[in-house]
Amino acid sequence: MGGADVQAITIAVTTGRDCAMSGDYSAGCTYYENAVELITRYVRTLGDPHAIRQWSALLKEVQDEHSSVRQCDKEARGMRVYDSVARSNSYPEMNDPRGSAAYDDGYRQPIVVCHNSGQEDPMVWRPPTRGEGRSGAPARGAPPPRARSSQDDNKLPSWANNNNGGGGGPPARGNAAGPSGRAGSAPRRPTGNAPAGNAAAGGSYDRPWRQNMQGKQGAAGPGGKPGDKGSAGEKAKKQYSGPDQELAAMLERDIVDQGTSVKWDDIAGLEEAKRVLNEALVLPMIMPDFFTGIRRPVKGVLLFGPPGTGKTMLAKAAATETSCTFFNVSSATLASKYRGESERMVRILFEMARDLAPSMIFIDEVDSLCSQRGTANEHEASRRVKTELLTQVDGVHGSEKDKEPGPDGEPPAPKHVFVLAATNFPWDIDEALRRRLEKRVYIPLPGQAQRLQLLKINLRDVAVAPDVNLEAVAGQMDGYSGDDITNVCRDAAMNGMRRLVAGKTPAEIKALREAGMTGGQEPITSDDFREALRKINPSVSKEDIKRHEEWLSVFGST
Ligand SMILES: Nc1ncnc2c1ncn2[C@@H]1O[C@H](COP(=O)(O)OP(=O)(O)OP(=O)(O)O)[C@@H](O)[C@H]1O
Repeated sequence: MGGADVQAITIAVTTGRDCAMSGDYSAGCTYYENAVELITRYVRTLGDPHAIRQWSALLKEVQDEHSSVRQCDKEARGMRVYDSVARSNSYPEMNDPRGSAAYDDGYRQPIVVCHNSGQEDPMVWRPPTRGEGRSGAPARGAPPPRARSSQDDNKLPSWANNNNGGGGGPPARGNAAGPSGRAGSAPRRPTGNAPAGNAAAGGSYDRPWRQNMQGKQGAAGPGGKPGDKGSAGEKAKKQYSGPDQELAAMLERDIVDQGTSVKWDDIAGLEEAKRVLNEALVLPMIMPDFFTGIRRPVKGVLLFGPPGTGKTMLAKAAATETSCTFFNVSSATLASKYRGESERMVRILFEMARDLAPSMIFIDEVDSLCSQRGTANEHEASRRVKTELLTQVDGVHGSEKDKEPGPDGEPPAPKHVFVLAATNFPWDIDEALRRRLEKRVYIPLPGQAQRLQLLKINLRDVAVAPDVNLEAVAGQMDGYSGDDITNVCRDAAMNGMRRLVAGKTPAEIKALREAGMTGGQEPITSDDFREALRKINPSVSKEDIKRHEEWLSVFGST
């Protein structure tokens, strides 16, 4: 899953913390559980002992937080039951879901509903107590949130604490750094002018929504300062002004990726996929008048293929190249089990995308959100989300009333919203969605030429010994995915340092460092590659490839 893993972890951890901070412990627990599972899975894929140690420490921290939040949840539940029973006896009007603003949880459902009745649907959790928490107020009847205090903040990894988007994130797979690694790989939090709390409080928020991802407009995105001269600027600032401001603020925080800087050139090979995306997304934005009628742009594209082959990178590069608003949606974010919440999120997501067009909605692991309908174990809530998604994809090109006037009197241009989905399991996707994703592009394992290109991309910042024959190394990596190749390069690049510190005590290593000796300067040798290849095997099975190729021959469409 590569970068997608880290991104999903970041989303799960930050959302878990946000929920806990807003007193919504039950939802917080769910996200924490998800985070623990994702980190555990991710650690298993790591080869570098240092990274494993760092991620394991993070795992422990998240587990500890989870256990605190679970405790709060337990206590809050007990208090709510007491509270609701007391209210039903003393203040019957409070149980009128239409009557009491004080009791309004945003869903017009009295909290007592299923909790005490023993009829709670195990598949559908109670709705969150929205509106109570973003301003920092604890949930009604709940003990004060314990999950994160400013003191705790100091103990958390910098990427997790950074609410302002400018700082680092957990590393993309393939980076040598650990959890506190290089900035730029995590979903960015915008450095907009208003914190999420403003939106929650009912005000609209004002953010540099549509900014040039490459900073051509001096983007006031991650790292930039709002208000900088030449920044996104008044003209480029867009704000979503539709309903559900709070949910929109949450989506914006978790989903809108304003910091991607991947370019086509960073991606080895995949020329066909680049062509399709160019035709489906880039050209219609440059020459909208041509893409009308029978030549209307496609509604969506599906990228499918084994894991770690560059699907997420393609999405990011397409967003960079078009400077569109990039909604980077993980199914985990949308797959809320609150009754009605997922549907609403999908609806608001598309509404925001139309409002902030041109936009691209990238749905990673779309199979988990939109698997085949009508199966025996399909849940009603999940079916409704799929239906909503299909309806929204149908309407991405909007109607006449959605057309916005162009700048300086240009004729109105359609609000361009493009859906890009990715999956490692295309055969699981609902067929109605498959039909709507008109182009279905196979992202295969790299061939010899691409592997060589990938090696060169990965090694462009490190020295390689002159005796290393990269073509031969690429030849030895038949069956490796792009992600595997990145891992091999990273491991080979670590070997110089490993040799340097082998058998030395921490004090001796410190002394070496102080003497200015680092293993990182040594060029990577053939032996380093041999060693790395011995340790790292391909992650994709032949059966998986075969299955993808079969699906391609039946449903592929470029
Ligand atoms: N074609 C490529 N060019 C450059 N780097 C690549 C390519 N394919 C994979 N990589 C490397 O693999 C990593 C993972 O890629 P990416 O997340 O895009 O894969 P994915 O197909 O989306 O995986 P998943 O299906 O598991 O989400 C990237 O960060 C990059 O280092």
